[in-house]
Amino acid sequence: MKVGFIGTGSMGSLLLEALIDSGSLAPNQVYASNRTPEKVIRLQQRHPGLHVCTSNAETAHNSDLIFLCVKPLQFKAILDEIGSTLRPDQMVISITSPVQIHHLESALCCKVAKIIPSVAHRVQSGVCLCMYGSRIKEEDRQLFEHLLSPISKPILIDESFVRITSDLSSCGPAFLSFFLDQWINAAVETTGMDRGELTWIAGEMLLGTGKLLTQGGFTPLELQKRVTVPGGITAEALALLDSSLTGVFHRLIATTHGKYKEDLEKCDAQFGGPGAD
Ligand SMILES: NC(=O)C1=CN([C@@H]2O[C@H](COP(=O)(O)OP(=O)(O)OC[C@H]3O[C@@H](n4cnc5c(N)ncnc54)[C@H](OP(=O)(O)O)[C@@H]3O)[C@@H](O)[C@H]2O)C=CC1
Ligand SMILES: O=C(O)[C@@H]1CCC=N1
Repeated sequence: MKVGFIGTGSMGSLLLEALIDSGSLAPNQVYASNRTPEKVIRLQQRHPGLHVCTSNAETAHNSDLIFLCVKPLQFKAILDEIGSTLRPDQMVISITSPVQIHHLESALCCKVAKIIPSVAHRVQSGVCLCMYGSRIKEEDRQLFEHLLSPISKPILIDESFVRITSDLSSCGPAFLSFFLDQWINAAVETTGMDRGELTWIAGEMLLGTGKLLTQGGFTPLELQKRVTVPGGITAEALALLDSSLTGVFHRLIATTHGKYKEDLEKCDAQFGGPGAD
């Protein structure tokens, strides 16, 4: 199987390198292009054998699967660029939430899918949200998920829930890191303790908490109860968090969904969908 990457920025390069490092792909199976070519050349230097393509059409022409790893409003131009080189047996995969499966199917003759990956895939972790277009057959799906499985847990989701699920799986690492960063900053300022050591302690805590939720049979509420000694320290701090963060998660969801809606309307306009003039 030959796999193309159009856009090798943060997520494109992460996916590409995670798939190579996990053994899921050999470098010579990979074709990649990027607006700024130096980024692909650097990847080739790290992974000899990787094919640097000088145009997106060249990446598309040479690949069975093509990951589109660019920002939502850059999709339409790239689809226009590669559309005429694509064949019906190829598969194009979007990695961004606002571009809809119907946008891709309306613009391309090939099979289409949409995934929302996570930065956690760099360490063979995290859920990869998968959505498939109408031209994808069961065997295509199995082959595709076989490719992703060494770096992630692929799960099928309904496209209508893409935003809320990717808030957790894909934005989540940033949100939790924000929380930890603020916490560690306060700890350093208050105590003068070494930031690196505090960060390591926090990371191990996060890893263990994740394992308790995924393997240990705990719900988040049960975990809180298990840690909270009645009348103890955790209870006091949880009460502070509860009163300080009232409504924040509803506002967070309103914010991510608001930005998604804005980008979706722009994509609809570009693709001639419901939002088009
Ligand atoms: N970061 C994350 O954790 C996640 C990101 N995503 C999605 O991934 C997508 C990319 O995000 P991210 O990687 O973070 O963004 P980046 O800005 O890091 O990467 C985008 C890349 O696309 C390249 N590019 C832009 N236009 C073209 C073009 N016409 N042809 C070829 N390459 C082009 C850019 O090139 P140049 O070097 O010139 O800027 C850049 O390298 C987004 O849609 C985002 O929603 C999804 C899940 C998680
Ligand atoms: O910040 C973003 O737009 C992307 C979407 C999911 C994670 N990062």
